[in-house]
Amino acid sequence: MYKYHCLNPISEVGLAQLDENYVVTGNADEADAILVRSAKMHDMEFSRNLKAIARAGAGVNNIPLERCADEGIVVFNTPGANANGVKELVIAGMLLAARDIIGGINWVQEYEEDGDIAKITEKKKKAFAGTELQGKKLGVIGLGAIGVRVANVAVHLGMDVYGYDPYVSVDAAWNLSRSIHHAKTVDELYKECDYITIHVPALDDTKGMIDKNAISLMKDGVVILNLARDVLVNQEDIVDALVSGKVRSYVTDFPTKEIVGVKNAIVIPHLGASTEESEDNCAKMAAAELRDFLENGNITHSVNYPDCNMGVKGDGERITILHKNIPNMLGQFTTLLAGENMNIALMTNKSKKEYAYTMIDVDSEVSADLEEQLTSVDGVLKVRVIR
Ligand SMILES: NC(=O)C1=CN([C@@H]2O[C@H](COP(=O)(O)OP(=O)(O)OC[C@H]3O[C@@H](n4cnc5c(N)ncnc54)[C@H](O)[C@@H]3O)[C@@H](O)[C@H]2O)C=CC1
Ligand SMILES: O=C(O)CCC(=O)C(=O)O
Repeated sequence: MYKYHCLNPISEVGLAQLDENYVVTGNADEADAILVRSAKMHDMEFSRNLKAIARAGAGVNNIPLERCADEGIVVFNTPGANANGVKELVIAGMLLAARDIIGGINWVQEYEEDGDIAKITEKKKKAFAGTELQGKKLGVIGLGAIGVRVANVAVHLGMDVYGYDPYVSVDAAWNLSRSIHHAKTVDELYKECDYITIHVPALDDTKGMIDKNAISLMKDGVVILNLARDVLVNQEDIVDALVSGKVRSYVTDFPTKEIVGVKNAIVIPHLGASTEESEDNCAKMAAAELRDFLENGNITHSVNYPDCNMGVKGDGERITILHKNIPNMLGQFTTLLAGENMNIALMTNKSKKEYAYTMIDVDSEVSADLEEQLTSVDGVLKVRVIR
């Protein structure tokens, strides 16, 4: 029986996949796995029993990835599972910036009781007129699951689209419409585009990437959209640019004390992934990843350990070892198994940066003593025997 804990509400459709072998617990300390959306986990202490954290979503900047890796906790996310939800909100954001739809709707509500509203409307509506998206240039920074979808749909809206992503994956490149211009530098995109939307993770080299220097390269009256993370855009600099009129509108999914209430800032309360479909997709993928890891030891879509798959566990026992990616680990494991006269039926080892994972199927029972010896090997972070 495995225990899981939810730090945020997780869609029931996903949790339903955790069958009778799973039970929810309100106590994170006794959980084998944690499911989370945006709850901040940096200050949490993790119990030795915790084996995995699944982020039902894409961004993992709320989780201390390296500390988890050092404590032998595998962190998963759900790539692409909420990308369509975010894409649709980006398009809505562009439309809200192009015309004063929000101002117009608010104005109508003020006249709720007025019998002459139809007549006044025709007189006043010019105050809320705007422009169309067709024919405008859109720059997409980050061509991952969301960026590619935004770029492709913008092409269908008649926009001239520029994409910038120095690390674009082969899959993403295949999915990208051929009519999208490849910006070789982000500065080129800044200089060309009327609308700029950012879809990169919050990393050391992306935090604050849209600052006063970047904005100074952009066209006067540019619209910037940030449905990725607040920290990607320097808050003081964007406020200054809105006040001066250099930036016509800033659409963001991240309310901060600096941006809320600033004229021409369209601030959404982090709703990008808040659709039934995205919530279900993320929860289903997260639950499937956790099950496969807890029951078979397989790792899919981890952000701090390598992906590794030996299929469904058979009748024999499976040893899984999370360890540092340093020389002679496999030699030490196989020597310890040989010392117990154990036959290895199947073995896989994968590494990712400083961390590695070894899975070993054996034909006989793993003793507590062998488990202890494997755990004591220098560089081993966690050993688990799936029986
Ligand atoms: N508002 C919301 O509710 C949501 C926000 N997000 C945010 O959006 C981000 C992107 O999500 P996905 O597209 O699903 O992730 P993804 O991992 O599929 O794509 C990210 C892309 O950014 C690119 N990239 C990384 N560093 C870059 C740089 N310096 N310059 C240009 N490109 C760079 C990567 O190569 C990758 O192609 C997430 O990390 C998350 O922070 C994601 C989902 C929901
Ligand atoms: O779970 C959510 O609502 C937030 C989604 C998000 O920001 C992400 O997936 O990165």
